[in-house]
Amino acid sequence: MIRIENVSKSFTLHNQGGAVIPVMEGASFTVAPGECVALTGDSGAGKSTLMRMIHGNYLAASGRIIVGDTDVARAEPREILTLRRDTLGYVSQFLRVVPRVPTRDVVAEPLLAVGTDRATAHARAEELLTRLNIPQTLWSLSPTTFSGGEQQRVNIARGFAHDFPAMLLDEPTASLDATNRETVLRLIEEAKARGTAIIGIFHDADARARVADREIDVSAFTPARAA
Ligand SMILES: Nc1ncnc2c1ncn2[C@@H]1O[C@H](COP(=O)(O)OP(=O)(O)OP(=O)(O)O)[C@@H](O)[C@H]1O
Repeated sequence: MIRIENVSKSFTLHNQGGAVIPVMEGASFTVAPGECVALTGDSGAGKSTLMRMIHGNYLAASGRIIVGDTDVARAEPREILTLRRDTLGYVSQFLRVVPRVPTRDVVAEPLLAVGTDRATAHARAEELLTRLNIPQTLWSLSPTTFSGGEQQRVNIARGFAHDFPAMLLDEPTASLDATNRETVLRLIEEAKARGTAIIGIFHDADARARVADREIDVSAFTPARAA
């Protein structure tokens, strides 16, 4: 479902004399449907950079990033938007809130975007909000004023609303209490059981051990530093 082939990346620091910093070289691995791969490696190894390249935020310098039938490394912006709507979900660490949109609609929006009827989309949104312990009194309010933890749970509900064939998870259990952490781990297990291919960063070692089938240490793709 996801195939990374010989991907490399460097950053050009335009504000520092155009210095070019190679950060990744020869990254290659695949993720099958129903499989969860955890990215590991020390801070600065390139985990987030790799996730951003797969999501199409950062452009790979070379190589192929195949998600479904799209090569993200070569896709037009329009194709990336279609990929993100239909195929590739992304649960970031923080909710990007559009002001004045009620929580129920924030969560239902990815379903409405793929043509799900309103009643079904809202029912699924309400089921997820209930499972993630967001009180019903908050569903018709915008999450702008919610606590950090509430916003994080709304973000997770939104991320899992549509059954994406592929998902990227960036620290999905970070700073959740035990009950909500358990719910998120179950959502991940349910997505895997439906055949979703998942790539995640999990600093929570117990969560990683439970949901990840394999670990990929991205330091293996860090270019040798010049002495
Ligand atoms: N936009 C950028 N411009 C320049 N350098 C960058 C940029 N983004 C990342 N880097 C560099 O790329 C390398 C990899 O960073 P990245 O954030 O991917 O690491 P990470 O493994 O996710 O680390 P952490 O676990 O601390 O989040 C680092 O050396 C970082 O300084």
